Amino acid sequence: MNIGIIGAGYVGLTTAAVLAELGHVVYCVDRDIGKVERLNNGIIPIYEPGLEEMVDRHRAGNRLFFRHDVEETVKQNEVIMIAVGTPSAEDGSADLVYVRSVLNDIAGALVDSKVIIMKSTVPPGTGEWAESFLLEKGVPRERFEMVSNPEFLREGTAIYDTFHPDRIVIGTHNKSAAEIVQSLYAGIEGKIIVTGRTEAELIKYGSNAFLATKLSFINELARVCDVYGADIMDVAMGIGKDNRIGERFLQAGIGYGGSCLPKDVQALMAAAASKNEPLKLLQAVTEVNDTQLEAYVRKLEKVLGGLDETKHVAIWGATFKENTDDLRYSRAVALMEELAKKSCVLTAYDPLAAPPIAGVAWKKSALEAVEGADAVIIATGWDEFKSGDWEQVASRMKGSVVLDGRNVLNRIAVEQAGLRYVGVGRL
Ligand SMILES: NC(=O)c1ccc[n+]([C@@H]2O[C@H](COP(=O)([O-])OP(=O)(O)OC[C@H]3O[C@@H](n4cnc5c(N)ncnc54)[C@H](O)[C@@H]3O)[C@@H](O)[C@H]2O)c1
Ligand SMILES: O=c1ccn([C@@H]2O[C@H](COP(=O)(O)OP(=O)(O)O[C@H]3O[C@H](CO)[C@@H](O)[C@H](O)[C@H]3O)[C@@H](O)[C@H]2O)c(=O)[nH]1
Repeated sequence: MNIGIIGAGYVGLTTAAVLAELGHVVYCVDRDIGKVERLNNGIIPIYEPGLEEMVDRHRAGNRLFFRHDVEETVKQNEVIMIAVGTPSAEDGSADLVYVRSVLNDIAGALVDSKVIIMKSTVPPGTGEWAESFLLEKGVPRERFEMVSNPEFLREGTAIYDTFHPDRIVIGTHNKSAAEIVQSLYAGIEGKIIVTGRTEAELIKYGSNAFLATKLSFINELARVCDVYGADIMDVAMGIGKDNRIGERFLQAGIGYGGSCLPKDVQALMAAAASKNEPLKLLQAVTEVNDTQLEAYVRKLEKVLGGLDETKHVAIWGATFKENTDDLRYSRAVALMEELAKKSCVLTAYDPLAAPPIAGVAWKKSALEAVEGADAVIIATGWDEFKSGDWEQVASRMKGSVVLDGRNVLNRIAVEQAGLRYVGVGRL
């Protein structure tokens, strides 16, 4: 099938590469001309393991094309997928400005019948609204079917996730449109769920909100472990063994970040509030996440006997999680900003990113960053940090505190090097 994907971001690029791998011909469009040019020169704007190789192969095999003309792409393809950003507006609701602009372009180019797939994460009711929008623009009803097909990939494992989805959600009551969308994924094993459009939109928001809830729950429980001298790793393992709860997403840390969970929780809250249904649980989930970092800055302060300009803290990690270069809503960056406010001397290292932050000196290696430091904080769970040479770290540091902000280190290895291990919900 010929597919046009609008938006060459994480979702657009990954979906384009995977659909090309499944044998389709994919035209991926972005309004950012510079980005399209770079893509056509083989430069992938994001770091995602395995993506570059797949994109290169399918460009060379004439299965994957990058361009910037949305209208042309709409005219030439049977299926159109919208994968543009849906960032937070000031009030936390999803800002649909990019979706609206794409729909506007689509409306001007619908000369024959198309299936339009919404891959972007959008609030409940957006499919209905998009349909009305096109009708108001004068597009005849029989020219399009608007289908919700939310994306559940995680950054850092995007290709794997797309080939091994827990489920593929198709939101439409139109049987032939559902079959067309299903046929795009032929070759991928995963449970197909065909449901209503608004239900599909809410499955996406509900999933992210539940994951965020699970994380704030375990993070708050970690604080209880701290005051009772218990180890959250053991507690989480014991809780997670209950199959009704599950072991995944119970890793306590300095809070969740990224371009999705924080934004989608806010957007769901705003969508519910707009219908006079305020969501108290998600309000609490957000509050726990917003204060998690401070809780562990306080813990560090206690262990170090204060945090001020006399204290040198090294931070390992800048990205919102490992295996990505994405810094959106990174808790590691927020941590650096918090410590900078306290005037600490700050050095930092991340394998992929070095964002400019006032007061932070970026170093070329993890070991260089800890030179002369009183404490080192693991803010992102990169493998490189897990397998750190702790003897070397100890010999370079002035002090001895290792705050494992992601609970990913081998505590015994750290302590055997004479360092003092401090974790999240662990003494
Ligand atoms: N990043 C993820 O891991 C992830 C996972 C699942 C779902 N989502 C959702 O998917 C959507 C896209 O997320 P993303 O991270 O890929 O976004 P992104 O910001 O990385 O990329 C969006 C792209 O769309 C382009 N764009 C915007 N307006 C356009 C227009 N009018 N015409 C053509 N191109 C346009 C932008 O230039 C940009 O390159 C969001 O709704 C997000 O919530 C993201
Ligand atoms: O046990 C855990 C798991 C994750 N995190 C943190 O939670 C955040 C989000 O992690 P993750 O969900 O793996 O990353 P994303 O790539 O943002 O993926 C989420 O957001 C995407 C966009 O909507 C969805 O498609 C995915 O299903 C959903 O997991 C990161 O800061 C992680 O460090 C933890 O602290 N503990």
